[in-house]
Amino acid sequence: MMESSRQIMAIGNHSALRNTVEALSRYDWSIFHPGTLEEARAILSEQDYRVGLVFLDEAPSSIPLYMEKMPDLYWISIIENVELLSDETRDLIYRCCFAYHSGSLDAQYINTLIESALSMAKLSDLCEKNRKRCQNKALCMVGDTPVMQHLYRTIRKVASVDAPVLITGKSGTGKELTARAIHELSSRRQGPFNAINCGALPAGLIQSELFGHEKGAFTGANQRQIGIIENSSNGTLFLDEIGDLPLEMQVNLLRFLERLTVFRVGGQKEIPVDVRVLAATHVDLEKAIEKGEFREDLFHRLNVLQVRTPALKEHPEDIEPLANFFFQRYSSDKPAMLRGFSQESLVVMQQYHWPGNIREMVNRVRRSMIMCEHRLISPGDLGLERRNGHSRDTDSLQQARDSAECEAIRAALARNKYKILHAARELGIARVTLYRLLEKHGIDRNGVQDEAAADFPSTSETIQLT
Ligand SMILES: Nc1ncnc2c1ncn2[C@@H]1O[C@H](COP(=O)(O)OP(=O)(O)OP(=O)(O)O)[C@@H](O)[C@H]1O
Repeated sequence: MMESSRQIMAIGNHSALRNTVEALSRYDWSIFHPGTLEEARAILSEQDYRVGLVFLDEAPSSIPLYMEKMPDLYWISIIENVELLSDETRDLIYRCCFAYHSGSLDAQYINTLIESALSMAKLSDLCEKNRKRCQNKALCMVGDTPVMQHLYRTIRKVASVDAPVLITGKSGTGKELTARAIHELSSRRQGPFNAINCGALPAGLIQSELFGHEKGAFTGANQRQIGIIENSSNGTLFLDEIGDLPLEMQVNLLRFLERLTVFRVGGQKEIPVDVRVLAATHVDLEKAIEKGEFREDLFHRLNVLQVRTPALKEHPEDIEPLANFFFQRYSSDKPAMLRGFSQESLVVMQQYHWPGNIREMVNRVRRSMIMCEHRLISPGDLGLERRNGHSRDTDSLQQARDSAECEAIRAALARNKYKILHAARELGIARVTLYRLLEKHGIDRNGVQDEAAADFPSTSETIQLT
């Protein structure tokens, strides 16, 4: 019996295509020849076709439509030499086809092309399957280097107990992902996982956000609100950027950690809550203690167990697998013709210092997949071309860094129509960090739009470029 994947869709009515189909009959293919696009799509939704054969003659307008509407097929076009003179046809082949054959009929060669298209399709299915498996796994982290293996072992160890954990690491290194993994591997996995960014909460709201409030506790408290600590009952609470928690709130948090009870604002009742607390910081809390900005007693309460997420430059061998992982993750948004990264961009990514770590990579890969107009992503698409150039050999390293930083910020602001949050996301940094950098580089803030001024950013927007 024939494997379902050895089915080929043939599009077009030209005699050359019919001859090709006939010549291929000595190979083990089942070739389906639909009459309309609707028929082709109906059969595709039911059966496993991965390779399409198309004859491009004077490019009847429906044929590009077939190819573009069925981007999951690996198209091989058969074409007369003369048709290759047409810009439109060349462009169509370049955008949509896995391969093409021109000239006289060569069934053996076309058979080889079909076999390799099928191998590529199988490879892509495998990667997709692997991606899904990874997404379903509790430890949805990419990286196989010794530093990452060490991180996974630590995560497993701390997940098996119920004590607080302090997760340290530079911005964008996967602290929140680590916290989620600890929760998913712990006995609390059936309970909620709630994350809150302590640095993003407006000062007047922190107490109520964390502990909740009773109706009438303050002006505007029209009804009772349960705080995030209570809402995390039987689960895990992740306090991101704990170093940014105001001192007075640190006292309340400490009291909660010691007694495992909360008082809602305006409430009299002490409410017991069973929550595991994980906290993260990208700043050195011991230095913050020395400066009187962080309570030492709270630090010791939180720092029972410690996990450190490594900076991306500590595990450069993971750069390529990570880039491919994000390419797969966002592949539903990509243009049909896009196949992956050029060799040069893989090299440039290896050399780049990734100040915003993995979050920066997510942003660069995602943006490049939208902007790329070719089959392979180039260093320019990743915004990494000029950063690695040597055009500034008269500058000191610091000057070169500063000027590249300033240039990248100006360009990101311009690309994002001066919307601060969008520009910050693209740069892989937090909004507050971007404001700091605007000041540092003397970039005019007039005209910058702060679309998040009214509300506060979610935890996934908390990145510092330090
Ligand atoms: N090992 C990894 N494998 C796959 N994706 C990762 C990995 N580490 C981080 N990421 C992804 O990188 C992005 C940033 O990760 P995360 O938010 O966990 O970092 P963070 O250290 O908490 O950042 P911040 O300090 O800004 O809060 C997320 O999209 C996350 O899914």
